[in-house]
Formats: sequence, structure tokens, C-alpha cells
Amino acid sequence: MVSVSDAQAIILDLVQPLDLQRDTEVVDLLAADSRILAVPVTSPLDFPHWDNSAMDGYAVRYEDVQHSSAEQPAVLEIVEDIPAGYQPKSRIQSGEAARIFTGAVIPAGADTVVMQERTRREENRVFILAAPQPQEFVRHKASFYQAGTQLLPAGIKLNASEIAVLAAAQCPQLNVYRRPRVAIFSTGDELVTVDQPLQPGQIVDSNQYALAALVKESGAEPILLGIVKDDPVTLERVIAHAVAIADIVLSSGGVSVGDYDYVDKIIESLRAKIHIRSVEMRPGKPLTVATFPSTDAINRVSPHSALYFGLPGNPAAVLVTFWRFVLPAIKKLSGITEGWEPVFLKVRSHDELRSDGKRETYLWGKLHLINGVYEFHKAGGSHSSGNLINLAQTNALAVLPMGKTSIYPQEEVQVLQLSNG
Ligand SMILES: Nc1nc2c(c(=O)[nH]1)N[C@H]1C(S)=C(S)[C@@H](COP(=O)(O)OP(=O)(O)OC[C@H]3O[C@@H](n4cnc5c(N)ncnc54)[C@H](O)[C@@H]3O)O[C@H]1N2
Ligand code: MOO
Ligand SMILES: [Mg+2]
Repeated sequence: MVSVSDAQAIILDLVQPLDLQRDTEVVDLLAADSRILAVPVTSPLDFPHWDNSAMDGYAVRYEDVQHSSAEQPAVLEIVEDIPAGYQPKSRIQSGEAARIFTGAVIPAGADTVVMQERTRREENRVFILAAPQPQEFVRHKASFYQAGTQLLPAGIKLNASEIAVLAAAQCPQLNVYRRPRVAIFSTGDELVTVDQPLQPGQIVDSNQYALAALVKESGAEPILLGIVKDDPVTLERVIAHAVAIADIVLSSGGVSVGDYDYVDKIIESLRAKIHIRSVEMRPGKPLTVATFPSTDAINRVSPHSALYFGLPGNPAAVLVTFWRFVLPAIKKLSGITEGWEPVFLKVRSHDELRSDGKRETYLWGKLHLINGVYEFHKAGGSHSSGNLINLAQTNALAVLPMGKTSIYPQEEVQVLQLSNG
């Protein structure tokens, strides 16, 4: 049995990120949100593209207005109107001003904008009622970004702010990493699909649905291979197919010590190397992590081999092991250059939290904001790993380290924050 932190290190070390040559695709900007940028973006445009006004007002020469006041205003002749989107025609001479609007190009000769509220207009003349700062309200060309330098680095997730930057930089299409392919199947003679009537002893294969949703939320592509009977021949065929088509394979069930738990034996017969068989955690103890022969010499997963997770069958164990181990692996595989590891917060616990202290224990619940401070509320009902009913609405897992048997109400606890919260 390995500790949770060793298991995380082993798993992340096995993951080789998608390949820059083979694993990228071009997508339209509007379809690029949540994708991972594969190639750095450089723009030939400066930002701002030209000196422009930050206010509606008057473009002036600072030297003309530096001593202006309400009592002794400078009086300037307005020689041009410059709305946003137009090129100024005149050069501002001493004693002159241009009427200008937010975003409009500063005319030659002017170096400062006086905002409208600090002026008074009389026909074709403007009275400057207060001295501005030199260059006030001028947004200088290239002061936000200089053409030719790196605008966005590779390996970042494209969210709304990056999409806006790329639009402004006129990048209608982008090179992104393809979505990681994650094959999913469930094992067990007792399992039926969601639409089949239940016979005695049967249950619905909820794990397949849970994993499909989790994989989709992670930005990867789920490939659903259905329910596989506890039959070694069928299992071997499905596993061999799964590892051939996917980057990551997730099976659930069949990894414990029961007579019908075949997964480890079959992946060994397929010459997989098993790196982890069980982890000191609850739920999630029987967890198999393996790689297949196409791995390279130092046993990293190459872009064309699969990392295999044999997740335990119990529904709570599936979710917890996905959040704790599979999600970081998908993130590293996806091409994101940092932030793969799970995020833990220190928060106050609202409830008493208990463990037998023998394994690192994960209790599910919800983070609530109380006066701006997060508080963990444990889900009511049974925390058996066979109970998935009270997992609904979970947005955090409280973690009791090995050896810790209780955390009292109002005591500090570490929680794993889940992105679906
Ligand atoms: N003698 C021991 N027995 C068990 C141990 C152990 O250490 N010694 N570990 C227990 C723990 S902890 C877990 S977790 C489970 C893991 O079992 P398996 O991975 O072999 O899973 P199964 O036996 O196939 O199923 C366990 C449980 O989960 C239900 N299940 C399975 N698949 C699904 C699915 N797709 N959707 C919903 N529910 C599913 C299944 O019906 C069983 O109730 O082993 C313990 N036993
Ligand atoms: O560790 Mo098991 O995963 O308790 O249910
Ligand atoms: Mg079993």
C-alpha cells in the first residue's frame, strides 16, 4: 500500500503531456474557450494601436494650458472634431484644441487631453478651467503591449479574458491541444443501464455516468465502452481495445480481492506494469494504476500508450479517487504547464469529523461562505463508500490525515476544493 501523496507523485510522474507535433488541432476562436493553447501567440499589433484619448474632452498642447484655472482659463480655438474611428486631419498649433472622444486618435501636435467636465465651451472656443497633468488622459501607443513580444504563452487554458485578448489581436483561429481521450467502462454482473428494469440483486451502473460527467467537466473527451461482465475473456478484449484507443482508461470495479475481481490479473496478462495496487485512503483503497508496454524506456506514458486506472467499484470511491488522482493526471496530460495538483484550502469545520485513523480519510460535504470565511459542512447521512445519495451537491472533501481520529466543530480542517461547487 502506498500513501496518498506517494500515489499522487507516482501517477503524475507517469503522465507525459500531449505531444506538440502530433496532438494539436486548429480551432476557431469562438470554439476555443476551455481549450489549452499549444503554441505561444505573438501579435504584430501594438496595444493601444495608436495614442488615443481616455476621455471625452479636448486634445491640447500641455504648454498652452499648464497655468489654466477657473479664474484665468486658457482659451483655445477648436480646429477639428475627432470621433472614435477617424483619422485626425490637422496638426494642433499653439492656441488650438481638437474636440475629442474616448478612444479617438490623438492629433499630431497635441499631447494632453482635458476632460469635458473641466472645460466650458462657447461656440468655437473652449475655456480650460483647470490645469491638467502633462499627458493626462492619453493612452500611449504600445503602453499595454509591444508588437512582436509574447502575448500569451503556450500551455494555458483559454478562458474569457484570453479569448478577448486573442480577438483584439485578430487571431480568428488557434492551435490548441486536442482533448485527451478517456475510455470508460464498468465491470460487474450486477450492473444494468439506466433504462433497464432492475431484477433482484441488480443495480444501475451509476459509475459510468459519474465518470462520463467528470471527464467532460475536465475538458477531456469521454469514450463510453459500457458495462462489461465479470468474465475474463470479455474483460480482456475490452481492456485491450480501451488501451489502444485512449490516453487514459478508467474502469470501475473488480480491483479488490474477491473471486470475480479480475482486473489486475487481466492487465498483467496483457503485459501491463502495475505501479499501484492499493492506497492508504478511505474511500479508495483498492486502486490499480498501470501502464502498458508501449511506454518508453523510463516507463513514462508515451503519447500513444494508455495510463490505466482501475478504480474501486464503490460509487463514492470512484468519485473520490477521480477527484484526487485522475483529474490531476488529465490536467497534466492536457498540455497545461502548471496547476495540475489538487487545491487544498484550510477552513473551519462546522461539524465533528471522524475517522478510524488507519487511512487518510475523505469526507464529502459543502463549503459555505460565512461572513466571508469558508466553513466545511459535512454531508448528512452515511459516509459509506457504497452510498452515493448524499454525494449530491458536494463541492469539497475534508481530509483527515492518517492517525487523526477526529476534528471538532470550529477546528481547522484541510479540504480539497472541487471545481463543480
Ligand atoms: N476482503 C476484502 N473485501 C473488500 C476490500 C478488502 O480490502 N478486502 N475492500 C473493499 C473496498 S474498500 C472496496 S472500495 C471494494 C472495491 O471493490 P471492487 O473494486 O472489487 O468492486 P466490486 O467488487 O466490483 O464492487 C464493489 C461495490 O461497488 C458496486 N459497483 C461496482 N460497479 C458499480 C457501478 N458501475 N455503478 C454502481 N455501483 C457499482 C458493486 O455492486 C459493489 O457493491 O471492495 C471492498 N471489499
Ligand atoms: O476504500 Mo473503499 O474504496 O472504502 O470503498
Ligand atoms: Mg470486488
